[in-house]
Amino acid sequence: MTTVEDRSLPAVAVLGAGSMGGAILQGLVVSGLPTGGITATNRTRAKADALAGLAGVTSVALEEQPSGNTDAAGSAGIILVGVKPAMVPDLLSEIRPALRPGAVVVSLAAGVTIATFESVLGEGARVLRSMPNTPAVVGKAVTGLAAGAGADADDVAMVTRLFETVGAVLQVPEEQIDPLSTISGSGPAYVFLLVEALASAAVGKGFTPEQARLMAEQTFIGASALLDASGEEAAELRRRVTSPKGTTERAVAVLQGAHLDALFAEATDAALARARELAAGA
Ligand SMILES: NC(=O)C1=CN([C@@H]2O[C@H](COP(=O)(O)OP(=O)(O)OC[C@H]3O[C@@H](n4cnc5c(N)ncnc54)[C@H](OP(=O)(O)O)[C@@H]3O)[C@@H](O)[C@H]2O)C=CC1
Ligand SMILES: O=C(O)[C@@H]1CCC=N1
Repeated sequence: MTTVEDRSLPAVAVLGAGSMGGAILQGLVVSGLPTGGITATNRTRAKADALAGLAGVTSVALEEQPSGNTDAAGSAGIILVGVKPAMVPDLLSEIRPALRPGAVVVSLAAGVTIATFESVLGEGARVLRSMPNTPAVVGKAVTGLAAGAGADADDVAMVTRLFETVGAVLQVPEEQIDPLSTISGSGPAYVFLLVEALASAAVGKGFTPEQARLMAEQTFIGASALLDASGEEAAELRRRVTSPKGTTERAVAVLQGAHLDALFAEATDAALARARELAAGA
């Protein structure tokens, strides 16, 4: 039988707890999974203050405590690297001398390869690459996870456990992390863009911005909840809205005529191209 102790995590450091690192932090805290302590670092006091109220979290502002990253990394069993991709190598160089033997370093960064992590941390470093998304805040993330050669099965199980506190986890080979990022990593932005566009269409039909926002947002929230609760595929739920010879049919025909699938293929290809630029340090 699995006990609470079996599922607990060691001390966790989130270095760069902004939109993404902060989302994981919040989800982890809400999950109640026991840890050996959680420390978050950011450069500014304003960012640190935003997380300071989270139960059990020590939130450090590097502008006041310049050794915050090395202090946190040196006492952690799991280190989440949540800074912007271009900042990753400098951060790794900074924390390398402080890392405890056996510490597991987990990237959140788009594009940056495990090879880049190993080139700074040394061969044999326990590295995993993750690609979560911001619904982690409400425990509804999708996280892609790929392990480097230095990470063993226990490391992978431990990091999987961490990300399962904030949603679903998909283990993939590293070469699929960037493609996955173009779907689920960036995906929440596509959904929010569609909400904005639907609200804008409502304003165009004479509704107030408040009415438009309510209609568009609640339609997405309701449809997502239905998708979740029904267990049906999206195509079947769409069919149930689309009465033969009815109004929805006309609207869907317009959207399909605009080749929405090709547009998403093009958009995700553009995201993938950018991930490759980031991998090259651009
Ligand atoms: N946003 C998303 O949906 C997703 C992001 N990611 C990845 O997550 C990473 C962060 O992105 P995101 O959260 O959007 O960016 P943010 O800018 O919101 O977060 C980055 C944070 O890092 C802090 N920071 C900067 N320098 C340091 C440093 N030297 N040490 C510690 N903290 C530092 C910043 O603090 P301050 O502002 O005080 O300077 C900031 O809060 C990126 O690598 C991105 O690719 C991955 C999946 C999804
Ligand atoms: O836009 C970005 O680069 C990050 C990675 C996926 C989502 N946000």
